[in-house]
Amino acid sequence: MDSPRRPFLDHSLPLLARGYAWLPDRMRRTSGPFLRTRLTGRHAVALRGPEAVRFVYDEHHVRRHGAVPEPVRSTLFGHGAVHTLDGQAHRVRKALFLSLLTDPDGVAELVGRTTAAWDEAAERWARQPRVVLFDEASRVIARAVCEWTGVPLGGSETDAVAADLVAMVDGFATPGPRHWRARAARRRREKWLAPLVAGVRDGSVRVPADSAVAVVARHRDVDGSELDARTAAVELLNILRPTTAVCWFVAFAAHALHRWPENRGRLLAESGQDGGPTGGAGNSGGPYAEAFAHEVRRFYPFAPFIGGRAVADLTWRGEPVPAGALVLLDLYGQNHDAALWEDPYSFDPRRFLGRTVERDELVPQGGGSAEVNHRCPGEDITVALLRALSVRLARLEYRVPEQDLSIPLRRVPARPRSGFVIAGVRPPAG
Ligand code: HEM
Repeated sequence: MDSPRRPFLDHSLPLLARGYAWLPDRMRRTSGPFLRTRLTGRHAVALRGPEAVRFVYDEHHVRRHGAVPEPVRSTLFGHGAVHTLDGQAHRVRKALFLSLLTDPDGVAELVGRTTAAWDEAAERWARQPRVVLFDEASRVIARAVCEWTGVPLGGSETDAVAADLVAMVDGFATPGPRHWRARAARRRREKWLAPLVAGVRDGSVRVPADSAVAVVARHRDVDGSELDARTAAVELLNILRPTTAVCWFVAFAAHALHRWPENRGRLLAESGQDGGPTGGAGNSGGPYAEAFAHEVRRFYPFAPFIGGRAVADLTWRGEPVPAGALVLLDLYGQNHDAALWEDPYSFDPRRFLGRTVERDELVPQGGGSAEVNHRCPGEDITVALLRALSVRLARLEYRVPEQDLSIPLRRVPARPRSGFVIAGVRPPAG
């Protein structure tokens, strides 16, 4: 293992070249769940496991300020976003998200709007020779989440907005054209939303008082001030963009149903579509749909790791972590760690049946507490959408024509190369 005192090689290029496999592969060659390396010229350490989650999410150890690279702020998160705040400033901004994203009635309403948009789209898919599921799911979800947040969206705008929201995610971790598309998409959408916030504030635009647009426009930060219109746009995009990104998981869910078709039968049995008992599971499925959603989030590659900066000279299990070092939590590696998951590279939702998922074990959307730490506040929404859309997918009749379904781990974020093409769609009767 590299010593903290010995100079060691910068691994930014191998990381870009190897994507999701880089960190788990390098960790496999170390004696414990710890790796010392150098990234973008900085001393960096990477950890994983529930104990590591608690270490990394402790603000006495690791903070976010100055840790998020400019290319990520200018594409994925936005400048001044909640992701980049610490301490009380973070807590106050985070409360805004939690109030909007974790209310069960609100989540159910978003699911209802999304499944209605899906059913309408499925009628159209039936008239087309083939459709790319990833693209279609992004449009369905973008339309629903814009309606839900109170962002006015003309019918003809949906495709362009969905494409921009996807582009911001797709291009955050790569140099080249995908990255420039992501930057342009962010600039365009901040310019689109900032005047909407200004209009809600001066009364020239009317939106429901409890909509996300209105709540963000009214929000006061820790110093008592309103968000400037651009930061408000950034935070609205921090709802629209990741919700639309659930299309990644929808494409992965379709991939899983295709590769392991027994899952389709189990989802249908539970939702009452095979003539079996529903057990009250209905449209969003029951325990199996929930387990399936968790397994899709665990198994497939999406967020590779999160990171911050060590605020002091620290020690992790005897390993020195110097102040200022980049501290990474290996999310993808932890979700495939044989110490936590039996047979981690097999897709088996049953691993989640009849057991409680510990807070810091399953970490596709970060660890720790959503209230206090940076853990994703959109997990309820992600799981609820994924459950409902997986049941919808299981009920839909379609063919999977010849195509490239490989999911290269070099590409961050990964996705099936073809986008998952389906043909001969027949929506379920009734
Ligand atoms: C599509 C699936 C999603 C994935 C894979 C995902 C993943 C993540 C991850 C890894 C983090 C960072 C955790 C950390 O820094 O410690 C995060 C934070 C965040 N996510 Fe998600 N997320 C998803 C969906 C959502 C949804 C649906 C929303 C909102 C509707 C959302 C809103 C946010 C926000 C606002 C943060 C920043 C939280 C903070 O800094 O305190 N995400 N997400």
